[in-house]
Amino acid sequence: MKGPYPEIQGGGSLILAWQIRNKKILVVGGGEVAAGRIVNVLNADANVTVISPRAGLNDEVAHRIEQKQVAFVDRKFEPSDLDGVDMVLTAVDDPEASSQIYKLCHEKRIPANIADVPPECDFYFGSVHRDGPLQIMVSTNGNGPKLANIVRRQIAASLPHNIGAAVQRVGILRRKLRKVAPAQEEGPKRMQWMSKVCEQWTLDDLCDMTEEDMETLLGFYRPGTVPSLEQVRLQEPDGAYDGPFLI
Ligand SMILES: C[C@@]1(CC(=O)O)c2cc3[nH]c(cc4nc(cc5[nH]c(cc(n2)[C@H]1CCC(=O)O)[C@@](C)(CC(=O)O)[C@@H]5CCC(=O)O)C(CC(=O)O)=C4CCC(=O)O)c(CCC(=O)O)c3CC(=O)O
Ligand SMILES: NC(=O)C1=CN([C@@H]2O[C@H](COP(=O)(O)OP(=O)(O)OC[C@H]3O[C@@H](n4cnc5c(N)ncnc54)[C@H](O)[C@@H]3O)[C@@H](O)[C@H]2O)C=CC1
Repeated sequence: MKGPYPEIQGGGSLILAWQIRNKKILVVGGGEVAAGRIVNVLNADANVTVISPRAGLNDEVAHRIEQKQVAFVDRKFEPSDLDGVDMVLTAVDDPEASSQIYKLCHEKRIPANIADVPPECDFYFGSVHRDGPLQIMVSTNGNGPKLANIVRRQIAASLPHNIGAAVQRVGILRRKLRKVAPAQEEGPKRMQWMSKVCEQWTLDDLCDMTEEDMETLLGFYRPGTVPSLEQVRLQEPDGAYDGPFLI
């Protein structure tokens, strides 16, 4: 197929879902902004160390330390803190310290977010809605962080209540499908069938889908058809089915 191709609109950010599970993340500072950063990276299963004099900790950060959700170093930042670190987030009320940390990270090619200094950020945070495995991030690319918050809440309010649960059930079904049809060459067929299930079933159907329903549904993968949830349940002898019977 020839064009039309998407028009390029420069000036944006590359929005990614960065995988930081078990990566070493250094948070410099222990105030309110640091507390927000810590929530973001812990939600992505990172291995987090906080550097700040204890006297500067806010209640939330002190709680994370007490609960051993993060490691803690009770002093100001020192350059050796960067050894072996994968990402740095600073949130300190000392612009000189911020600048020094940024320069060191830049030299060592460690990606960094320097709160309060957008030009010294390799990446910005955004306003994130989370519902189970579903995440939606809004960025205004530095123009209006509070507006990002307002847009994010508006989007969240317009979502179906069960969207996160539906995404979670689909994830289980997809992993089972990969076991039933693991071959590389099956990629196009697998993707087409999975797309059809997502299009033809309602979110409620996807949420209600039991493990037994999944096994039955996967029986339709070979012929490449997608039955309704009702049809799936009619095939199950011990019937999770409790709706009207249709032939
Ligand atoms: C560039 C960026 C770099 C980064 O921090 O990564 C940045 C920079 C700055 N923010 C400042 C101020 C505020 N930041 C917030 C809130 C958030 N800020 C976030 C991200 C970002 N902030 C990145 C751009 C993201 C984007 O543009 O979309 C959010 C989305 C995510 C998060 O921080 O986790 C989070 C909302 C999370 C949520 O609600 O879910 C509020 C509102 C509040 O606190 O309620 C205010 C006050 C009101 C206002 O200014 O809008 C100032 C000081 C300006 C000054 O001095 O006047 C600077 C520095 C500057 O602009 O120079
Ligand atoms: N998203 C953003 O970019 C935003 C940035 N800010 C800015 O971010 C900075 C931090 O804000 P808050 O958390 O509210 O400040 P805060 O005053 O509550 O916390 C500052 C923290 O930095 C620590 N600290 C200071 N010097 C340090 C050093 N050399 N090494 C290690 N820790 C050190 C202190 O102990 C304290 O825990 C401020 O400059 C603020 O203006 C504020 C709002 C939003």
